[in-house]
Amino acid sequence: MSDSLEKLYKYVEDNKQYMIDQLREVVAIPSVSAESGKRSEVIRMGHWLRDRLEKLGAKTKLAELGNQEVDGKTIPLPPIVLGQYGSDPNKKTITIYGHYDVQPAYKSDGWDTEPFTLVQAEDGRLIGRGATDDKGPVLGWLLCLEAHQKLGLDVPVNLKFCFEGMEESGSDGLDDLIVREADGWLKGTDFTCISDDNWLGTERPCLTYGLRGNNYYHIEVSGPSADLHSGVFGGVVHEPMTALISVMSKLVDTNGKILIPGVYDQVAKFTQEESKHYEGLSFKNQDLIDDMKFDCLIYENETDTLKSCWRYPSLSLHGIEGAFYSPGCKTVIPSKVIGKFSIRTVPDMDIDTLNKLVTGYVEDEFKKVGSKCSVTVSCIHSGRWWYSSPNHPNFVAGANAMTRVFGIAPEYKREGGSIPITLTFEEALKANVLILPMGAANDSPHSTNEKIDQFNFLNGIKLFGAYWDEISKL
Ligand SMILES: NCC(=O)N[C@@H](Cc1c[nH]cn1)C(=O)O
Ligand SMILES: [Zn+2]
Ligand SMILES: [Zn+2]
Repeated sequence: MSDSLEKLYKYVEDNKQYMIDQLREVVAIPSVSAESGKRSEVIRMGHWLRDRLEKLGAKTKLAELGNQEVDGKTIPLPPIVLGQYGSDPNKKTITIYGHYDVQPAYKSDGWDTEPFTLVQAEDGRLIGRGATDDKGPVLGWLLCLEAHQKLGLDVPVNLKFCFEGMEESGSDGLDDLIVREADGWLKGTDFTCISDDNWLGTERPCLTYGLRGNNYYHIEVSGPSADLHSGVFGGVVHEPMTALISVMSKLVDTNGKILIPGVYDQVAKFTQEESKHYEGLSFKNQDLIDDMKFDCLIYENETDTLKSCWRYPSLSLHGIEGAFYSPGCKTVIPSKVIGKFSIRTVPDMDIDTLNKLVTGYVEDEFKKVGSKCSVTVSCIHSGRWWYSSPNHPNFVAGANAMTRVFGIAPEYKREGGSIPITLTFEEALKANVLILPMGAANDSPHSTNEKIDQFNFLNGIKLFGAYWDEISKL
């Protein structure tokens, strides 16, 4: 191992409590992009990152993206935080992307502890919203840079940072910004790296070479001008909720099969070559069952589970706005309801074609219901799928770095989730993108009791340093 890396590894171990306390500080900022009332916190988090980058000697820019309309209110979009550290023409340049917004979280959702107060558990878990998705990794890059400086080590690459605050809510404005900055702030990028994902298991590190996309839809069904008394109007009127539930029940069956005709026609055929990618993986169905503490898996064997998650589309029903969901019994007929669902997309699905299929199908099914209520279907946001080759030098650098830090070569996986901006980075910067996960498979991103293990967080910081070193040798 090189002297510099040895020093870095020791520094991380010697300063682990400081690094965990830094994570505590960022988790404490409830930067939830999906809740308009928390927008100022998202912006505060963006400013925190900008200030931190400046303290580290990086040049920074806050790219403002204008406003957003939410529920009839105009609120500012959080800025993209751009940073640049080093501009040595003899060094390779890496653009690092991450997001500083998080999913909503309330203790009442079922958390064991306050979601925005980091808890350092005895078993090594660092529990808090954003710990793994994506504050731990974003902070990890900065801590790695800081460690180099404190140790007086040369940073062997030039770094560009691009941190957004709307990833969990459709990445508004980011596509345009990257295209705009491809010849500006992000010019000269040789490689892009994203650490916004988790390992396939809990023991072995992995690299990710594919992501699903996501199209998010609303079905709005409107009826009378105000909510109605079900004793007076029940059985007398066409109810918006009845029509909506009827339509939503026709989108997907209980085994996860999407019922919208034509959707599977766009999916790339499974090849013999591809089947090799499913061999020898550490994944076990039982890991998911343990994670969920419940067995509701559709497939009996591991390959079918992974194929379904990685290379086939899925449709999930998320909720109904306007529906009564509180405890107790309310006897009201809601006047307007909005059904929410999303479709995870895969190669070779096309967003516009999918939108046409979905809209046409929902409208046809709504007609069949024969309701006097009205319906509108809209695609609220969409992010493209991404599929890459794990043989690219960027992946080789990532694999070597993982082997050096963990003493074991990584496995290769695709991801059922989405990082909507990945393909845009690849196309606009004309540079390969590596997804370098930090957290373990059981971190529960988006769920209750989200955590990152101290082991993954600290070794992740070492990994980032090893990756810079590997890139510098290319
Ligand atoms: N860590 C990546 C992640 O959680 N991505 C989100 C992004 C998204 C897609 N549609 C809405 N948000 C995910 O849900 O996969
Ligand atoms: Zn994320
Ligand atoms: Zn997320």
